[in-house]
Amino acid sequence: MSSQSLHFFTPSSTACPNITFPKPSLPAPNRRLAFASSPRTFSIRAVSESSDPNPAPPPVVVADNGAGSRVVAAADSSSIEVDKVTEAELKENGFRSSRRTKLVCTIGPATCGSEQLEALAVGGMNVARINMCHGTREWHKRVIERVRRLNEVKGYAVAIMMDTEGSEIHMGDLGGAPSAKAEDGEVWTFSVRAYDANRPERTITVNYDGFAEDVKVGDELLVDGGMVRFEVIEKIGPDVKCMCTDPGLLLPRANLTFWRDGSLVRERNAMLPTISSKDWLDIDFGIAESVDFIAVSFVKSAEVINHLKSYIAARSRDNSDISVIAKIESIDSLKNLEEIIQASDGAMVARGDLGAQIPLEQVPAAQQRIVQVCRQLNKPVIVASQLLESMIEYPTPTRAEVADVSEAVRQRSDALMLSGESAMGQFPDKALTVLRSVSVRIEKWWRDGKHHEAMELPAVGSSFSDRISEEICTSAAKMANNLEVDALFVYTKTGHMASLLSRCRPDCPIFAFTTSTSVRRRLNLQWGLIPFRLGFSDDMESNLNRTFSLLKARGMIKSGDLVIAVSDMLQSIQVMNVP
Ligand SMILES: Nc1ncnc2c1ncn2[C@@H]1O[C@H](COP(=O)(O)OP(=O)(O)OP(=O)(O)O)[C@@H](O)[C@H]1O
Ligand SMILES: CC(=O)C(=O)O
Ligand SMILES: [K+]
Ligand SMILES: [Mg+2]
Repeated sequence: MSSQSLHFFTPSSTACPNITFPKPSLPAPNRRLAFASSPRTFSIRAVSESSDPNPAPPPVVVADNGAGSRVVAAADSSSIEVDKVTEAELKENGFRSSRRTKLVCTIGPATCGSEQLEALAVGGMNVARINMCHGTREWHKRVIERVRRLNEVKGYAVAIMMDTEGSEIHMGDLGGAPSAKAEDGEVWTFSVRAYDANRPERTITVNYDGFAEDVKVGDELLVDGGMVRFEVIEKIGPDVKCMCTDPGLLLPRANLTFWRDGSLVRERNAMLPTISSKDWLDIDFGIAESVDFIAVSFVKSAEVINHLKSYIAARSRDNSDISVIAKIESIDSLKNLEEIIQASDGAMVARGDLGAQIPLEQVPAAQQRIVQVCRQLNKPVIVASQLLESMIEYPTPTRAEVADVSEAVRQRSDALMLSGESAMGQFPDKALTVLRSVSVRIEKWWRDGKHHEAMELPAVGSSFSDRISEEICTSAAKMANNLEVDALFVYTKTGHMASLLSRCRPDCPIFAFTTSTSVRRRLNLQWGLIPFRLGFSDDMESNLNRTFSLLKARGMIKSGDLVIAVSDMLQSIQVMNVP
């Protein structure tokens, strides 16, 4: 017989009279009352037969001083921490209308100052992304410091994502110019030579030494997936002469691909390592700065993810685990999609480069597939690039952009990302507002219309205990929808149970209580989760009572709210009204 079984606990005499449950016919020793003192409480638990019948010690409030050491403090209303912006949003709009889709903003020259960062935090930025393709490490370090300071001083909970450069072929900078215009019929030189100050006009440097050998006369050269196109007309040593066939704006360090007879050419550059030597230095920098996420560009296989994860595990300080996000932006990453996502802690649909590697009309189907695989494997997924591209220059989005954002929200991706719109655009705050309002609107439409999808969520855990957690979360989410509860509560040390609830995309928000600051920040990326930091014990009754009083004191919940609580210590489901 297995060591764990699902127990129906007898409702207390004060349990909700409107809900009747089958009388359990379990042997007497396993029957326990769940919260005889709290009204309208009912609990279903999977209890280990060897579980300790003695009550757990009272809860301890733990404060994390950020450097990994822990301080025990007295319980007061400040001993629960939640993002200030989410708190205000909950109080203002109520549980139902709080936003479920998370927002990532790329930080660049337009948004690197403290005031601009704070405006983004107030506007709903959950994660700040720094792109190591651009800027110096010192520049990025200052951005990280500013975000951390805002979190500490102003009570935000913005997580940091570092995105690697990767070693795909790209142009160098433009000798300091912000952009350069290529006109139809002009001949430009692409060269692997290193120029000092005297770079000839219409000359672009290329980062990949084998460039001139790999390309052939007649190849089509695409800048940024086709924003500008050239045809290779002549090769002279390290210089490749190209004629512009589709004019446009060249941006510093833009990605380059070349095509022959309608297909992407993968020559020796296919052998370039996913993580270059410069990337490893950036990763060391990210570990030293304790970033929350490292997004790996141009992932080709699960191997590189596994390698990076063990590298991080060996080097990072305990207590500050870093999540590894696989960027899906190449043909190889689509080929090995399932195993890459399985190995990663999350994925990004990096549509910018993906659209340069596969025909554009295939990108929407790829996005749909990546989002679906991520949700099935319980990994957070970010939809990125060109969501609101026109807002780099204009204060309102196009109708088509709004439709695109809506589609990503409708697919229930965990997060949406701004790139140039927030990094160097003229209207970063307005772009964020568009993402926020479209998300809230589409989520509401989906809930009100009861558009519950029939996505199959396969078992992801391997152990029996993990399977129980999954079943509990799936059932709790379903109960939450059917009973129209106000919120799901989850007490989770690692965040795993919270992500399992998030995966079900329930109608109500999920309050995720966790003891560690870094887990709390990482949960920021996941759909529908409102992460709180709170010290708690294995005694659920006391955890709940304390949480209720702390949240009531802050005006975040009120008597009578209906809540379903689950926990990864006790593997239980409890339904109750806030006393
Ligand atoms: N730290 C930075 N410093 C200067 N410009 C930046 C910075 N970060 C982003 N940008 C600008 O914003 C644009 C969009 O940012 P984004 O992060 O999407 O980069 P990208 O070059 O398109 O590459 P990737 O494929 O890695 O996303 C960049 O092309 C660049 O012009
Ligand atoms: C985000 C990114 O790297 C891309 O879209 O290519
Ligand atoms: K990058
Ligand atoms: Mg990219």
